[in-house]
Amino acid sequence: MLTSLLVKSRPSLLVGRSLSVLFTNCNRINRGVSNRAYHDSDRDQKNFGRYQKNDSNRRPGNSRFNSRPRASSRDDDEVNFDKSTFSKLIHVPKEENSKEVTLDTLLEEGVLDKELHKAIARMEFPCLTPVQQKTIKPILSSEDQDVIARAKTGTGKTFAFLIPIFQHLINTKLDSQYMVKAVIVAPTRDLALQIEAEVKKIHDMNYGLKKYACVSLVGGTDFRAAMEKMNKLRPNIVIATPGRLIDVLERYSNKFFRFVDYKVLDEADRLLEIGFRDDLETISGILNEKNSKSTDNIKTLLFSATLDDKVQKLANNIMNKKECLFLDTVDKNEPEAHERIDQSVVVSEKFANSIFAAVEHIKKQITERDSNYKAIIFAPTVKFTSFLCNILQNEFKKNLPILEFHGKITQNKRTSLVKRFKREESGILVCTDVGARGMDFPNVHEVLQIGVPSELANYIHRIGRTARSGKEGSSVLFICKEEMPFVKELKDAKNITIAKQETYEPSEEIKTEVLEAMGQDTDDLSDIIISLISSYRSCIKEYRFSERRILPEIASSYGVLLNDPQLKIPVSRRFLDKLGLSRSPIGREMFEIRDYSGNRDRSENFHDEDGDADSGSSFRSGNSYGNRNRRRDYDNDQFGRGNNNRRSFSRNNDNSNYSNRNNNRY
Ligand SMILES: Nc1ncnc2c1ncn2[C@@H]1O[C@H](COP(=O)(O)OP(=O)(O)OP(=O)(O)O)[C@@H](O)[C@H]1O
Repeated sequence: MLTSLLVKSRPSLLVGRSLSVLFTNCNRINRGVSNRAYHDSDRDQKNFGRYQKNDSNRRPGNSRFNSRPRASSRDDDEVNFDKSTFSKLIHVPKEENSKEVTLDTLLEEGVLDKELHKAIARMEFPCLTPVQQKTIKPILSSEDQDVIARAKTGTGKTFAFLIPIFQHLINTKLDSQYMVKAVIVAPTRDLALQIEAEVKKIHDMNYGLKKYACVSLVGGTDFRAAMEKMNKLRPNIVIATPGRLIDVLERYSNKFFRFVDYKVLDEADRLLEIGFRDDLETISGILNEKNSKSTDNIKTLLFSATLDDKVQKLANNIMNKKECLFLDTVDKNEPEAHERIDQSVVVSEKFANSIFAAVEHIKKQITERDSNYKAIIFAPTVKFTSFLCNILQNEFKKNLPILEFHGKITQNKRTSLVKRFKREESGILVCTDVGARGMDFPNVHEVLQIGVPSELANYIHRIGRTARSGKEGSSVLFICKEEMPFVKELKDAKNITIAKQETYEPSEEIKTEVLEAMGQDTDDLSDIIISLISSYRSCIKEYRFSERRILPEIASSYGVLLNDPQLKIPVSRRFLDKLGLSRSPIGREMFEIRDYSGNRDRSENFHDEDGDADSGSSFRSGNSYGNRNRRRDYDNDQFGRGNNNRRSFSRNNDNSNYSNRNNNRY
């Protein structure tokens, strides 16, 4: 039988290939830990300084950009928090019996222009969603207030900020016609491009609104082409990912960005996390400095499904106004997860069994549903996503399309597969957390998850890819018993109870079937499992896992998937040393030491994939990587290099310097 042949030949096959992979992955594991607690980037502080120095338009002494102290440490708990900042927050809670706001009432009250009313009415939504009802008017009317808005996934937050932005453009159409007046920032390229498509929907509903042009500035696309578009269209709206936006701002802020009135952070809690927050502060600083009216002219709008009033302290450095309205459509004690999602969890003894459980589940869905089956399945790392996709393709591609989606796929391909999956009635999207937030794929029946997400809030965002726009949906989380603390953490920190729980034990038949479906991917198995170990190592604290139990459990997947539970991941002693595990019982439990002396050169001074030399010490100290390796856009930002090389970009190292934690996971 194929499986047993593979099993017998596997260790020897793996040894040669594994060495390079393992040395690479040694760095990954190291980084996995340290990047969770990293500090301000030296490089960014230099950029920040450079901007100040070169900026001829800088108005000394009047700027939040210059005057705000930058926190030296970026742990969430350690944010510099001036108590007075909270006093400016005005919480407007969810009201049960509030008067309905309709497009017509907004027109009658003079809030909306008739051309914009016409465009939105043509979309034929039955009514405005609660967040749209609650935000449109205050965003437009409150001169001296920033706005935070919280609403559950799939409830139309995008139009909740696009409608007032269009209205503002109409209101100010005679001023600075060819300048950017609204900047929308999103954490992933795909989300930025999706928001751009939503703007185009408004254009298409009323051609008269096309004069309010929009350009997206996202990594992985041709920089020069984007700037040509900026010159040609002279847009009023720019939608961007942080890294690319900073690049553009550093060179063209005077030309396009002196008249910005609004900036929007979609998925604001994500953009205000470590890894993005500095970028957002830099963006905000440049926009404020360049603003022709005043350095506090720009109104900031923060939108997300997962926000609390603490976000305001994180956003304090980028909010300009004296007051901040927190427009809430979720009750204080209500879980942020959408109530229409039927959630369940399937618990296995072994981590690897979750793969068998998911395959069995999909099989059942395909056979039991007489109509289409459209699902998204999330996985913890890029390599595991590819591995899983391969299994699912071998199992199900004759039934329905199986699409692979993560940050290592070229942007062109990503864009076309997003378009395709939006259109498909049936299919499975296999993805990392790059697809967790904001992506609007219509009519997804189910969200499946193998293992835990990259951050707790992403559980809510992942499952929120179903039950959107008034539809029903369900979600299944496949985990092993060592991952159960995650479920408790969801309850404790997010008030989410997964009511349906079942246990799972695979049959010999399904095991054999899946192991055969793995096909050639078994060659990469050690690499894949090490990527998982790295990913889990980085979230031990956040999810209250037991390191002693969770890591060996993940490592044991190697043996389970090779159908020999005794097999351990083969590594060199040097590799284990670098992990700081050569004397640890966990190390011995997870790995088998092999002699790789023939490849000594390679291990003497190895570099990881991203070109950073690894001292090998950070695994133990857990704090030495963040500074240099923070990345800008958490998906794979590449700055369209093929066409950009004529001049050296200040940030053209971004692609090689991003954090390995995110590199692995998105
Ligand atoms: N008033 C409305 N009525 C019904 N559907 C709407 C309405 N407004 C927007 N939609 C649709 O709802 C879907 C979800 O909208 P959107 O992507 O803006 O949700 P979201 O709240 O931003 O979700 P997420 O939190 O996942 O980002 C989209 O397909 C959008 O066209």
